[in-house]
Amino acid sequence: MNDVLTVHGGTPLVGSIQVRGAKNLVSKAMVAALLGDEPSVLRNVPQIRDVGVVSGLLELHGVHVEEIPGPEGELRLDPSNVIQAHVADIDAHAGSSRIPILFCGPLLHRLGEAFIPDLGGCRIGDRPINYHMDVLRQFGAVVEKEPNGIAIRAPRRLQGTKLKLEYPSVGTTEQVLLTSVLAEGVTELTNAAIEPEIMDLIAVLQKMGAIISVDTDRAIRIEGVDRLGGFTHRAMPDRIEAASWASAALATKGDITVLGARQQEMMTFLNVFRKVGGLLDIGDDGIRFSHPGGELNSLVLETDVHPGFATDWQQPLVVALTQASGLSIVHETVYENRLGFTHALSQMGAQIQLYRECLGGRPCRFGRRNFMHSAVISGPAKLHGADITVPDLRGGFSHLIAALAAEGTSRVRGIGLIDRGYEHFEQKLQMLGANYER
Ligand SMILES: CC(=O)N[C@H]1[C@@H](OP(=O)(O)OP(=O)(O)OC[C@H]2O[C@@H](n3ccc(=O)[nH]c3=O)[C@H](O)[C@@H]2O)O[C@H](CO)[C@@H](O)[C@@H]1O
Ligand SMILES: C=C(OP(=O)(O)O)C(=O)O
Repeated sequence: MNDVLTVHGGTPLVGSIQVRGAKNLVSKAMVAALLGDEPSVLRNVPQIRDVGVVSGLLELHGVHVEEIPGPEGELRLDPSNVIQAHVADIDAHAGSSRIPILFCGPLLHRLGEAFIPDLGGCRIGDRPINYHMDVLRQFGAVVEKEPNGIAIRAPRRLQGTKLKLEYPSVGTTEQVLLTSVLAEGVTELTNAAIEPEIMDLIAVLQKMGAIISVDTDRAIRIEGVDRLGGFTHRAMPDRIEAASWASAALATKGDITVLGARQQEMMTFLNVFRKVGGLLDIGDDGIRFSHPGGELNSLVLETDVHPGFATDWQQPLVVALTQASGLSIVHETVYENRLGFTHALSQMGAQIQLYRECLGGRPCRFGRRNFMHSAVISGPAKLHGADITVPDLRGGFSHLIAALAAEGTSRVRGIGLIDRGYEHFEQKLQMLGANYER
C-alpha cells in the first residue's frame, strides 16, 4: 500500500472545506442503537475508518447497518436480530479502536454476556480500562480476564448504583450512560465528564426513551427504564477536526473556512485561537479561521476536561505555536504521553523542549511520575522538510500541517492512520491548494 505522502511545503492553505459529524459521538451513537428494540437513523455520519470498525462490530452482533447514499450521510441501524457473535470474529477487531469497550452495557442487557477484545486507539498514554471494569462490577456484572480479551457476564438484570469517578473519564462516563439506561433503578454518577459529545449521546438516549438529568456539579442521574426504542439524530459537528484545520490555517499563514463548525462547542478553542493572534469570522454555516499577516503571540496553555482546552486540540495547535513569537508553554494534563509527536517537529527545525514538571499552571496527576508532559516552544522557528512517520491520529495530522508549513519537501509515512478520524482529508488538502503527491 502506498501510505506515504510527499508534501512540498510553503504554500498557505486557503479555501473552504466541510466538517461532518464528530468521530467521538458518531461511534457511541451507533453503539447506543444496540440498546433499542426498533431501528435508528443517524445523520451527518462522516466516511472515516472508525465508523467502518463500529459498523463491522455491530454487524457481527446481527445489527443490520445500511448506509443510505447521498449528501445526508445517513446510517440506518436495525438491532431487531441481535445475536451472540463468535469470539474469534470479534477478536479480528482487536487493536482497531477503543469502541469495543462500550459494547459491554448494551450486550449485557440484550444477551447477558459480552466479550471485549484487546483495544486499539491512539497510543498517547497507557490508557487502562480499570474505571470501566470497576463501574461494570458495581452494576452487578462479573468480569473475567481471558488470554485475548475480557469476558463479562450479567447473571441477572444489572442494578442502578451510586458511582464516583476518580478522574472524569469520557469513556467511563459513556460506559455508565450506556449501561445505566436499562438497569433496574436509579444510577447517580459524580465527577462525570461532560464533553459536548457526551451531551449529544445523552440527547440520543433521551430520544430512545431514557431519563437522564445532568446537574450543575458534574453529577449525572439516570433513572433506568424497561425498554428503549430507536432514535433519529443528526450528529454534532466534529469540533476536533474543525480546530485541526484552524491550526493548519495559522501554521501555514492561510485562510480556511470550516463549513459545519459550530461556535458553541468550540468556545474555549476560539478564545485561544484569538489570543494567539488568529482572525475569526463566526457565521451560521461555519467559521473562518485566518492568519493575521503579522506576528503570532506565544501563550501558556493547559489541556483539561471540558470545558477546558481539549487534549485532542493540543497537537495541531502546537504546530501553530512553533510560528508564534516568544516562549509558549503547553501542559498536557489528560494523557501522560501526548507530546512525543514533537520530536518530529524538532527534527524539522522547531525549538521544543519537553519537561517532566507541571509547567505553567496547577500541578496535575502526572507531575511526580516522570512523564514528559510539559513543552516549552520557542518561536518563530523556520521549519524545513523531513522524513517523518505518523505516530497517532492527531499527531499525524500535526506532522502533515508542519510539512505543509515547512520549506522544502517532506515525506510523511503511515498517512493511512489519519483516515481514522479525518474524512477525505486528501481531497480537502487539494481543495485548500496544498502541494503534495501520494
Ligand atoms: C473515542 C473517543 O471518544 N476518544 C476520546 C475519549 O477517549 P477516552 O474515553 O479513552 O478517554 P478518557 O477520558 O477515558 O481518558 C482520560 C484519562 O483517563 C485515564 N483512564 C481512563 C479510563 C480508565 O479506565 N482508566 C484511566 O486511567 C486515561 O488513561 C486518560 O489519562 O476522550 C479523550 C479525552 O477527551 C479524547 O482524547 C479521545 O479522543
Ligand atoms: C485520542 C483520540 O481518539 P481515540 O480515543 O479514538 O484513540 C483522538 O481522537 O484524538
